[in-house]
Amino acid sequence: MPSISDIVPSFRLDGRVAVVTGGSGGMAAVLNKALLAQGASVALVDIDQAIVDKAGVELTNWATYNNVELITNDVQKISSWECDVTNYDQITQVLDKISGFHKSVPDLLVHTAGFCNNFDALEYPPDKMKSLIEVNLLGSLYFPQVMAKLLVKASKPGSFILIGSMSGVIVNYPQNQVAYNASKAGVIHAVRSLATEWAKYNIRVNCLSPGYILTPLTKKVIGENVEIKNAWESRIPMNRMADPKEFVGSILYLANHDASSYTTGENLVVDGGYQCW
Ligand SMILES: NC(=O)c1ccc[n+]([C@@H]2O[C@H](COP(=O)([O-])OP(=O)(O)OC[C@H]3O[C@@H](n4cnc5c(N)ncnc54)[C@H](O)[C@@H]3O)[C@@H](O)[C@H]2O)c1
Ligand SMILES: OC[C@@H](O)C(O)[C@H](O)CO
Repeated sequence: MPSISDIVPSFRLDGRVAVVTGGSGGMAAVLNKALLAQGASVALVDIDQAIVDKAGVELTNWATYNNVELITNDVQKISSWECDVTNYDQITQVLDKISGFHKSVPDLLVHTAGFCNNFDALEYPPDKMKSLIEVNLLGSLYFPQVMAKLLVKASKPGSFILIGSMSGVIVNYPQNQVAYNASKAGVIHAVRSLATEWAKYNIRVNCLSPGYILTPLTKKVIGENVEIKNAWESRIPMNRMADPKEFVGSILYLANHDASSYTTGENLVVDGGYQCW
């Protein structure tokens, strides 16, 4: 007779080492806490050391307040690192350092690094298109590639979650952002390719595609213009933007090897119903 734990996954992440890129961003601020609380060690990676250190301190303070374990087997469970996800050498170096610091090859990637800019397609400055595609799309190829190489060498399974967007499957209104939308469509399809190539190494690769979340990224788009927020919400069946904590369940599902043992190459769209209209 199967036991309860044979059937119902616990969603715990004990012994896992998670790397969260964009580690000082708005989504990450909540996801970091959830991963740590579920037992994972968490390495925060972002483009600026001082800012990512600040995120690390905030995570440590939160964990202390909530009695979440900060050291396991004499190894610190939180670390913070500067790395530009468009720089292959930096990625290689930082993942080596993370493996050394946490005494284990990282096996869970939550890749949130990304940004948006808004221009009409006729006027879009080419250099701005290029830098956006480099961060959002090439970063989403470089980072998983280097991490997968380490896992394959260590014969260790992994789960990678790349953050796409509903903008990879719909076109937003009213703000124009062709490069962002194209980059996210690219991420969603790259995930399918990576999943097929790396299934034989027990590395599952999935995409989580959020709708509008209130974070620094969307605050920049809205600016002083509350009409943009109203226009967005009027097109969301649930009639509101998301809170970052509403993505924790999806992340834990895709991260946990029991819960999503047969899920790879998937694009999980969590958008309050935006796609339905
Ligand atoms: N906020 C939303 O409505 C929304 C919706 C769908 C998808 N997303 C996606 O979710 C992810 C996280 O977004 P967020 O809302 O938390 O945004 P955010 O701006 O709060 O965080 C993004 C983080 O990525 C980091 N980053 C940017 N370029 C980098 C680089 N070259 N190297 C390393 N780090 C870099 C930034 O410093 C920042 O900390 C992004 O990929 C975004 O496109 C956001
Ligand atoms: O589509 C939702 C997000 O990707 C993002 O908030 C938006 O596209 C930014 O304009």
